Amino acid sequence: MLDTKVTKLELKDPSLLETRAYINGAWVEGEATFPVHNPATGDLIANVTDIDIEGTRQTIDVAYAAKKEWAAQTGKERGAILRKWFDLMVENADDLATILTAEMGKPWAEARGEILYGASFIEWFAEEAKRIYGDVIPGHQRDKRIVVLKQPVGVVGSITPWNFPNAMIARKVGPALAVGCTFVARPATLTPLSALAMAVLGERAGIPAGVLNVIPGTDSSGVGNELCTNDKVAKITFTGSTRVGQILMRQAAGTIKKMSLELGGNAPFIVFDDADVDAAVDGAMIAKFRNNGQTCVCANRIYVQAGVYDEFAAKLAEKTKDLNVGNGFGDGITTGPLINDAAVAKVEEHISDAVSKGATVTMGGKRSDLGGTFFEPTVLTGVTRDMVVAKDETFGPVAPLFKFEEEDDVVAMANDSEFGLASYFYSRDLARVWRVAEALESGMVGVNTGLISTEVAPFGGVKQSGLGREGSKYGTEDFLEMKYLCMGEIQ
Ligand SMILES: NC(=O)C1=CN([C@@H]2O[C@H](COP(=O)(O)OP(=O)(O)OC[C@H]3O[C@@H](n4cnc5c(N)ncnc54)[C@H](OP(=O)(O)O)[C@@H]3O)[C@@H](O)[C@H]2O)C=CC1
Ligand SMILES: O=C(O)[C@H](O)CS(=O)(=O)O
Repeated sequence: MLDTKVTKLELKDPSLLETRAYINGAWVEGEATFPVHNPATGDLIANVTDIDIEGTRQTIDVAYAAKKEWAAQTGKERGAILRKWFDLMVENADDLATILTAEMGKPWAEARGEILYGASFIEWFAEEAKRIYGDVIPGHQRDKRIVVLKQPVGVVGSITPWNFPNAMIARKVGPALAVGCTFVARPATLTPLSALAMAVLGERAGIPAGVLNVIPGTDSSGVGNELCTNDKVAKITFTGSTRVGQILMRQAAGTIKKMSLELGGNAPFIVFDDADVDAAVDGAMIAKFRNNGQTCVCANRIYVQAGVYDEFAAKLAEKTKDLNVGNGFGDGITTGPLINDAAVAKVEEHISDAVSKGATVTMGGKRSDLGGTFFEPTVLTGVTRDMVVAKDETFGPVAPLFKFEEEDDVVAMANDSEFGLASYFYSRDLARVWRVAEALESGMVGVNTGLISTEVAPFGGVKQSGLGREGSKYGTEDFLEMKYLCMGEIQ
């Protein structure tokens, strides 16, 4: 493994590196712990308390006990606490970024960007907390009056992935707490430290005991099953693979839980003849290589119209030379390690399959000389629909270029997937922009941009990419129940 660069994290506030579980406003140290390693070096960062099924059950109980008083607070009161939490996240962004880079590997600047992105959801829902409006409906009879109330669903169980260990929790806990729900967060085993640091700041912001709980651990399936089957949990919110999302849906069916699922993707990225090719190359660099290709909205299939294919392919390969692979704490590093050996194996499998079926590697194509799980940013040309990269999400730094002739054909190819999270295309023909944007089967479409994620818009997918939306003015809906009062005898 690589030489040791990060063994003890240099933090302005070392108390943010918390290794205990946060349950009912207390820091709980269990007998069982599990190691968290730095994927860039293999260094042990910390040993973290391992909460099991029984601990999860107890945590659900305290979240259930806390929900009535938290829901009774006004939106303004809850919003003020969330606003304070946002302020503390921003003030401590450097330390939160250091913890995130250490446990997940992304370059420090990108990690700090994630911290601010995650914080933006807390800020947004601090404001939305005051705007949970109901409705007044004209009575259907002279003596009737009808009022619609919006009320918090109750206890929310949250399961999140390793690739955005701060923002994926923030995107859920923000709306949940804003509307008056209580929250049990189970972060990924690989990256619990960011979630625990968020809880340190949440406690300082004044979140009451039992409202926010963070239960790190290794028994993902056992804890997940408890969250899904415990009838004190009203809702499950999950971000991760479609495979696990399907497991959770089946488990939650027994108690008809509400489900928010942000699942897998396989985003098409289309470049038409009339596009600004240089802009399209810049967009593809972001859409493909952000977070080392480890995002659910990464461009997984790049379709380029025949007239600009060679120009685009050459310019993209040239641009990838600007990517600087290395330890995320290094100066000027743009691309960190892949999360683990399994991720490297999947990338290698996708490349070897494509090459065996006729694709050409024009850039990268193999593990980095740095060793470990570092991998060279890769561009493939001559990619065809029979290759694995056309069907499966690579979740790594591989840009497969497909050539196409006609608009109808590329839209059909783009839609030929069980996934429908994000799509991207570049065109300067306004009529084409509307035709293609309306025809693409995805929850989000980037038009002449490769970066679409923001707290102000409703993030989510269609088909097997998930259920529900996160962020935006729509983001509270999934944490609310609607109830109407029909009042009679109003003479
Ligand atoms: N739509 C979106 O916004 C996003 C989608 N994804 C998708 O997730 C995948 C990559 O992330 P990855 O972490 O590998 O995804 P996984 O689905 O494997 O894991 C996601 C989370 O689910 C937990 N988990 C795993 N198995 C179970 C189970 N049986 N019951 C309950 N929880 C379980 C994991 O815990 P543990 O880590 O402890 O095993 C982790 O916390 C890709 O497919 C990507 O597209 C990722 C991020 C965002
Ligand atoms: O892939 C993910 O985990 C995130 O949803 C990506 S994004 O929100 O930063 O686009």
